[in-house]
Amino acid sequence: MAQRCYIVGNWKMNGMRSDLSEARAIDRASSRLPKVEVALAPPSTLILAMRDAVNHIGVGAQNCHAADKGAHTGDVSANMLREAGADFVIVGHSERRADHGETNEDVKAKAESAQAIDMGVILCVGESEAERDSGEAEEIVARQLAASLPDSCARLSVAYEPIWAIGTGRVPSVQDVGTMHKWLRAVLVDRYGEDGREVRILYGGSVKGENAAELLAAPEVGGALVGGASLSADGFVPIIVAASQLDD
Ligand SMILES: O=C[C@H](O)COP(=O)(O)O
Repeated sequence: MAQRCYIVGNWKMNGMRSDLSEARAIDRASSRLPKVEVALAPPSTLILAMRDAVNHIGVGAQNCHAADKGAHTGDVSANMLREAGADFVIVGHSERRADHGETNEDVKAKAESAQAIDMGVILCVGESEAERDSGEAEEIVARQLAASLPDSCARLSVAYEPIWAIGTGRVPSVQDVGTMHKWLRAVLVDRYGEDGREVRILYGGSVKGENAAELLAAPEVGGALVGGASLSADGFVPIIVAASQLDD
């Protein structure tokens, strides 16, 4: 059976309890658009409250530590996030790779710690502007993905997010998105065999209601990872609607 389009909102370091009204509105809209799988990843402080506030959408975390527990001040394990109500975790976002020096090996270990307790994983990869300008973005991102992949593709999604497109309003051409996603599909099939065809590859980077339909229709695009536009129902619901109108 074909998988549903997967639209995930990453709230990054945004969101207080008063913002749960947006999550509720997104949840209500999603209940009327069952063709689309929708999820939000709020800051960890809001996971429990958001889980209680919504009924139709997934709730996830934006990062986890690779260990189950231990002397890691300020960190949170996948187990803890699951107990708080997270069903999946985003790993390897470029902001974490940049702000916290996370390596491909770290990302792989985090993904495996979540999979070990049957949580979903969204593994992010993407090139910098200089890497795009070098003309070798596909080779670079394919290598990054190959080095970050967990041993199993259970409940795995990949998000392709060109760093230069995040929060900038700039997006790659639909053709460039399709070309990159085909490269990433090849990496997944090389690693996991036919199971690699079932891994959804999301596009992320300045997705809005206005450009969602064409980006989601590009080859091998199985959904979107959305930052800024996911913070409000007014921004996010049009993206979900666009996904619901894609041809089967
Ligand atoms: O995780 C989401 C991405 O970094 C995209 O963020 P953006 O939609 O604000 O460009």
